Amino acid sequence: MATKIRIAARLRPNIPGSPLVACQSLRSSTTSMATKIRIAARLRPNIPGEILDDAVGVENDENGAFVTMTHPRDASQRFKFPFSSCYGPDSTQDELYLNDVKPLLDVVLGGVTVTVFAYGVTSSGKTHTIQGTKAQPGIIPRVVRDIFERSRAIDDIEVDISVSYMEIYKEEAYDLLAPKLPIREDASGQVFVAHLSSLPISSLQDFDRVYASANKRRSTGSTNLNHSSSRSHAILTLQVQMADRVADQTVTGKINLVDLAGSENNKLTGNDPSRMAESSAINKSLSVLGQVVHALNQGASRIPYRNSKLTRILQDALGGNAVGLLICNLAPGTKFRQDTWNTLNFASRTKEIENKPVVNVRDNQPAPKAHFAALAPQPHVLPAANVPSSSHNQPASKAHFAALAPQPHVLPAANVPSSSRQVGRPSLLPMTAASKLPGPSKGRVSGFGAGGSTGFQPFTIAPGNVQKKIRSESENAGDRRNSDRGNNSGSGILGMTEEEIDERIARAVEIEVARRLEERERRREEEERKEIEKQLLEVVQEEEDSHRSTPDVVLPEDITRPTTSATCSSLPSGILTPLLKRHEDLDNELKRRLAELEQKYEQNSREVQLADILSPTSKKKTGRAYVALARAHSEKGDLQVALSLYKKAETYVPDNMKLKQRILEIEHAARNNVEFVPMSRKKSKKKAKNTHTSRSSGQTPTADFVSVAESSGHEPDNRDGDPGENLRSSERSGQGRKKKGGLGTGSRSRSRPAPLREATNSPHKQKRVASDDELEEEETPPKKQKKGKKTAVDVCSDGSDGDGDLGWLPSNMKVVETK
Ligand SMILES: Nc1ncnc2c1ncn2[C@@H]1O[C@H](COP(=O)(O)OP(=O)(O)OP(=O)(O)O)[C@@H](O)[C@H]1O
Repeated sequence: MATKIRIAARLRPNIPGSPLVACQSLRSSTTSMATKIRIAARLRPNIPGEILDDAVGVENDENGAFVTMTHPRDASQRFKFPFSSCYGPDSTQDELYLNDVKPLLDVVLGGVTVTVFAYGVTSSGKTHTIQGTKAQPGIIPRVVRDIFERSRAIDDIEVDISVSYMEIYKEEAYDLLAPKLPIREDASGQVFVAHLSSLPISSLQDFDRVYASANKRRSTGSTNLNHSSSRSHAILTLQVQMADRVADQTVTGKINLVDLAGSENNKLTGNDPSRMAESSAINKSLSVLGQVVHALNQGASRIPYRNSKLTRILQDALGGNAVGLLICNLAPGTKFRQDTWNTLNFASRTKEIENKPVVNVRDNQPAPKAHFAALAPQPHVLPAANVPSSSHNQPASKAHFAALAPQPHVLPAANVPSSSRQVGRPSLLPMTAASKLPGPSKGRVSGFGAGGSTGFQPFTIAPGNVQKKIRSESENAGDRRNSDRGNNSGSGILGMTEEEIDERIARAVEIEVARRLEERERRREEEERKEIEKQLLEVVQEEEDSHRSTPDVVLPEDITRPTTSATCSSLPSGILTPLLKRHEDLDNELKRRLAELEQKYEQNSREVQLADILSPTSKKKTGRAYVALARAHSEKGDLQVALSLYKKAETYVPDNMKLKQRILEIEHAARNNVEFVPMSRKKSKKKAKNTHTSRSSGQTPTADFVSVAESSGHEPDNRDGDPGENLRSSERSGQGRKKKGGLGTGSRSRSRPAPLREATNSPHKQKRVASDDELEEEETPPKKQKKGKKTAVDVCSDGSDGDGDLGWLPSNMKVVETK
């Protein structure tokens, strides 16, 4: 029978030096008050060799703190992004630390996990901010110094501080503190690496020593943009365990300081093939980060945390139980303005994410006897940070204390890296490794708490069950051993040494733990599946109701219902617009996609969301099919249906900026009951008029920028984030847009012709003629890529392809009208 661990939460009294207000916020966090991620933006100064210009700036006034910048493709518009705090090029390490990071130490000492992550394009100053230099120490050394100082001031409480440090390099996690991790072998002969190290430290000097040698192991390399560029995401965790002997409780706070690798534009970095492979991994994980933020903002039922190690690890800080601070590092000047734009968009979206911090408290009661998990090598790498930590009387099965705690890890032999850089620094378990465990531990299993290293017990194990398993494991092993040795009694029980027995026990526990986690995960997925089904049916129902008057239209949603499959596999021709009719191949493609989709969905018995089943190419095609249908409806003036179809399309292509723009435009038109005219259509008309300007007149992008007159006097106050207002503003400003060179649309449209358009008879085959085609174009991969550049994916911070769409304007962003 399982016994549950009783967990009590207790808010400690204010400790000397910590303002009461912080404790108050802790109190509320334990009562499930959500806190939004705080965003601090920091613009670094110019570094030697960079051209000085003011494409990006910082403003701090009575209205708040803003980053201002010109639009990457339209220098006549200047935008303002409000954040919690903004630091200009002259800001000091001290300022940022005192303002934004130091106050969080109260939260850590209150038993909450805090995650601070530095985000930005390569060379924007992330490492400088997080780590700093000897002359200008960054956040890490300051946090360590102050934690020691503060902990010395706490009376009657025993404080233990420990550190762990890991990096994610090419989608593998490496322990930076342990040159040699123990390598073990399990029953099936699989080799695994146990225990990410967590070193106790007793002074700042102690830390410096450990940290300096660990940093030598961190992967860095030289690129055109940064002679010492981080090629990995580095996560340093400082854990503070405070044992209150009087109250018989231990509170554990933690701070994760994350130096992300920078998003990279391979055209600028001049990466060679090996750097490209790193770059590809970096960009991919940052792209998933963008998708996670997007999914959280959409309230999606499935957040793709599992799609990269990085997001898995940051899970707690993104919609989880930690308090989050995102430091958004910006590089100055026109050269980086596209990256800056993407970073600011990402940050604007991130600030909408809410976390529910919890205090990590446990009773110091002895653990139930049969619980071996704390000692066992745990089969999983990363903590399931979304599992709430302890709260009063919460069932132990839900207790999760370690967001980024040093976890014991296993690694199948096949995954032990063999390259020289990895010698002595084996990767921690890749996600898939769980499936290589023997027996019931196969399959997906969520991570869990810190286990042995902290003494926390993330869940209980039924003693009877476990003991039975342990006994049978031991007996089997003993039998095998006895027969091997010809009944030689050997040492210990059943011919095994004590060490071997311990190992057997640990393994059996591990298997049982994995089985239980798997079961829990299955139950969770089942619930999610039911919820999705319910939502889908509701959508179908709603749209059916709203379309009784237009019976000739068959919505693609109908494919979610098996009963309508026959109807959907062949679309009535009436649904297609004249445009689509002209392109028979598109029509057929659309039908084929819908049929395929339906088939796949039925095959999978609706076990997962449609978007989950499809390959990336299929997702794009499906998204396009929805866009085509949406367009048909929008042209008929049926905006609501068009809107819902565009939104459907968005689930398949969440990073498509033009699609987001279209949705905002239609929402705006529908809300204000005005005629919908796609902004891009207006733009393309304008463009046609202006083809003789800009480049032909010999202006460089910088010259364009310099010609801009900033007029902050015209700012519409739109800090509440009305996208319609943003659009109106940008539309108004867009009227006067000139065609820009550099990173702008012009260059992209030349390099990315939409293949669909090739079926037209238009004399302007390669030109951007139809606004709706742009949505498709966004989905179309570049036709030709230069050889050798295929491995790396240039992505933006928000997961888009970085073409500088004007379309998606982050909420809370101000548009400064110019001219
Ligand atoms: N606030 C600052 N003041 C002075 N110098 C800075 C500042 N921020 C960054 N730098 C300098 O800019 C250069 C790039 O900074 P850094 O290495 O921190 O960038 P990064 O974002 O970590 O890059 P990557 O992602 O490639 O690792 C370094 O030489 C650094 O010293």
